[in-house]
Amino acid sequence: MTAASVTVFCPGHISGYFKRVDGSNPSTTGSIGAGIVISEGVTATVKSAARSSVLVRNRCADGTIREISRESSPLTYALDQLGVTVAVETICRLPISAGFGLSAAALLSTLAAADHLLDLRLGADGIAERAHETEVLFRTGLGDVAACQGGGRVVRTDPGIHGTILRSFDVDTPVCAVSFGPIRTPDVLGSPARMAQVAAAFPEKQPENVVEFFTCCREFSAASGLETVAVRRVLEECDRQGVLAAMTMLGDGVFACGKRASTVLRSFGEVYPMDMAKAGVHIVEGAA
Ligand SMILES: Nc1ncnc2c1ncn2[C@@H]1O[C@H](COP(=O)(O)OP(=O)(O)OP(=O)(O)O)[C@@H](O)[C@H]1O
Ligand SMILES: CC(C)(CO)[C@@H](O)C(=O)[O-]
Repeated sequence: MTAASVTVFCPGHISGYFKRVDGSNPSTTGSIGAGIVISEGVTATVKSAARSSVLVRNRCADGTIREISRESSPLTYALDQLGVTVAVETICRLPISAGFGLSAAALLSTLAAADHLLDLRLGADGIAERAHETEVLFRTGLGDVAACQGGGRVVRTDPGIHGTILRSFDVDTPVCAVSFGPIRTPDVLGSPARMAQVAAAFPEKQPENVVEFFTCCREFSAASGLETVAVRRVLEECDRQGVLAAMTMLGDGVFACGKRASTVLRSFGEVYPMDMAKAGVHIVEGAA
C-alpha cells in the first residue's frame, strides 16, 4: 500500500570551523571543517499535490509558533529539479539562519520524504547529492549536507558528500546553545574578502578529541573576523567557568557542552537544549 504522506527527520549541524573549497561544479564545491551533528533539526512531511507548496513552521520550546512562512527557495528549486509536485510542511524548533544547518536539514528531509512517497529511487546518495548541490547554488551551506548524512562529532577533510568524514561519538552531553540573531550565510559565503580571512584562520592541525576540537573552533573564530562582541562575552564567561564552548558558524551565537553548560549560557539568553545526534536523516512515519 502506498502511504498518503511521508514524514522524515534530519538532524541539524553546528559548524565550529570551516574553509570553502571551490571545485569545477556544485558537486565538487563545498567545505572542509569540523562540527557537531545535533539532535534538533527539521521534520518534513510531504504529500502528493497538484501544485507544489511549502509551509515552514518554526516553533518555540513550549509549542507556540515563533515564525511561519510559505517560502523556501532552496526547497522549491530542489523539487522543481526532480520534476514532482508535492505539498511540504517543515517543522523546526531552533532559529533559522543561526548556524544550526537547518537549510541542509530541510533539503535532506524533504527530498528523502519525496523519494519514499513517490518511489523515485534516488537512494541516500542521490538525495544527498541533490541537497548538497542546491545548498551550494543558493549559498545556504557548504558542508552541512555532508555532515548530516550521519551523526556524531564530524571532521571533514574533503569537500562534497563523498569525501572523507571522520565521526566520533565522544561529545559530553548535554549540548546547548544561545543565539543573538542570524548571520545571513549567503552574504558571508558570497564575499571573497570574508572567505579569504576565513581560509587564513583554518586550523593547521586536525583535532583528535573533544578538547582539541573546541580549541580549534576558538582559534578559528577569533582569527576569522566572524566572532561578534556578544559571542566573545559568552565565550569569556564559559572559559572562566571551565565550560567547553565555541561560536555557531554561521550564526551570532554560542554552543557549549557538558552538565554546567546550560547554567552558564542561561544568563545570556534563551538556551536551546539538544544533544549530539547518533544518526543522520531517517524516516519517522509513512514508510510503505
Ligand atoms: N526549516 C526549514 N524549512 C524550509 N526551508 C528552510 C528551513 N530552514 C532554512 N530553510 C531555507 O534556508 C534559508 C536559510 O538558509 P541559511 O543557510 O541562512 O539557514 P541555516 O541553514 O539555518 O543556517 P546556517 O547555514 O548558518 O547553519 C531560508 O531562507 C529557507 O529558504
Ligand atoms: C558554511 C557553513 C559554515 C554554514 O552553513 C557550513 O555549511 C560549513 O561548515 O560548510
